[in-house]
Amino acid sequence: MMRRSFQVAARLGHRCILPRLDPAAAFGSSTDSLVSRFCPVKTDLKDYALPNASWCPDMLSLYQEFLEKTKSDGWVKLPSFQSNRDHIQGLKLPSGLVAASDKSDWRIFTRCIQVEGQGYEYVIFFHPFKKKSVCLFQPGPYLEGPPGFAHGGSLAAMMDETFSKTAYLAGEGLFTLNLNIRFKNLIPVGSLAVLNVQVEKIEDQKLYMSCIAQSRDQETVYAKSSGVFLQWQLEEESSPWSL
Ligand SMILES: CCCCCCCCCCCCCCCC(=O)SCCNC(=O)CCNC(=O)[C@H](O)C(C)(C)COP(=O)(O)OP(=O)(O)OC[C@H]1O[C@@H](n2cnc3c(N)ncnc32)[C@H](O)[C@@H]1OP(=O)(O)O
Repeated sequence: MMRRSFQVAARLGHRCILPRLDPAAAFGSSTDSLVSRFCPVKTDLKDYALPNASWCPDMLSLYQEFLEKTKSDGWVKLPSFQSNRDHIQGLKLPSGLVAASDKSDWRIFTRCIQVEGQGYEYVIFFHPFKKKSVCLFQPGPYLEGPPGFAHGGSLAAMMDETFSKTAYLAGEGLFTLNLNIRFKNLIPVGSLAVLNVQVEKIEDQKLYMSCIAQSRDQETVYAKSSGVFLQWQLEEESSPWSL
């Protein structure tokens, strides 16, 4: 894989030496250490994954249920900052994967609509030992596809984001390689969809995950998906590799 990674760097026009990924050591960060680093109990950053007036009763009550589970059942509520740059402060993408841009108002796609209740309202709970996540997702009216229902791409993005945070904490899965979705029922805008994500296996520096999006009572399955993420280490900002 390193050979092709180098090609990626070359394609991006950067002459650099990508850090060698030693499969044995490269991903030695345990899930617990990743959780303690990336899920700070205290932060000055705004956490967008907190209840607000737009949350429907189902979303609020299931949020409280999972908050209780963080006290005794090993679940962790993930913070959700405006940008992944905020999440990975002090770290950066592997050398060679740098996009020059003069933009500055960076946002994770699922945090790009910041008017409460209009876009993505969601919160992700992660279980380090079980390597699974639950995302409570309430699509707002700006995410409409069919009138009154969520756009399929908005659910795909929510699944990709839940896969991404799960993959990183479960095994430093960094980039989405594959995302396959089977849409089975429409999600009414403003209602709660519960996304259950499970890491199925970690093999050849890839994490294979599955997701089922359904109503809270599990009577309606909205969609099923699978995702493959490539393990790749973030680098310290002051990495000796960067030229
Ligand atoms: C609160 C907690 C916070 C925690 C902290 C968060 C951190 C948060 C970090 C920020 C990051 C976020 C990111 C979000 C998730 C995106 O949204 S990522 C964006 C969507 N994904 C992309 O655009 C990826 C595009 N792909 C690429 O750029 C290149 O494939 C890569 C990923 C750089 C790898 O390139 P490469 O080095 O040339 O690797 P390549 O040899 O092509 O493939 C590597 C391996 O994967 C395999 N592979 C390649 N494609 C596929 C495929 N489609 N299916 C299966 N296998 C494949 C290859 O076969 C190869 O495996 P082996 O043959 O070696 O066994």
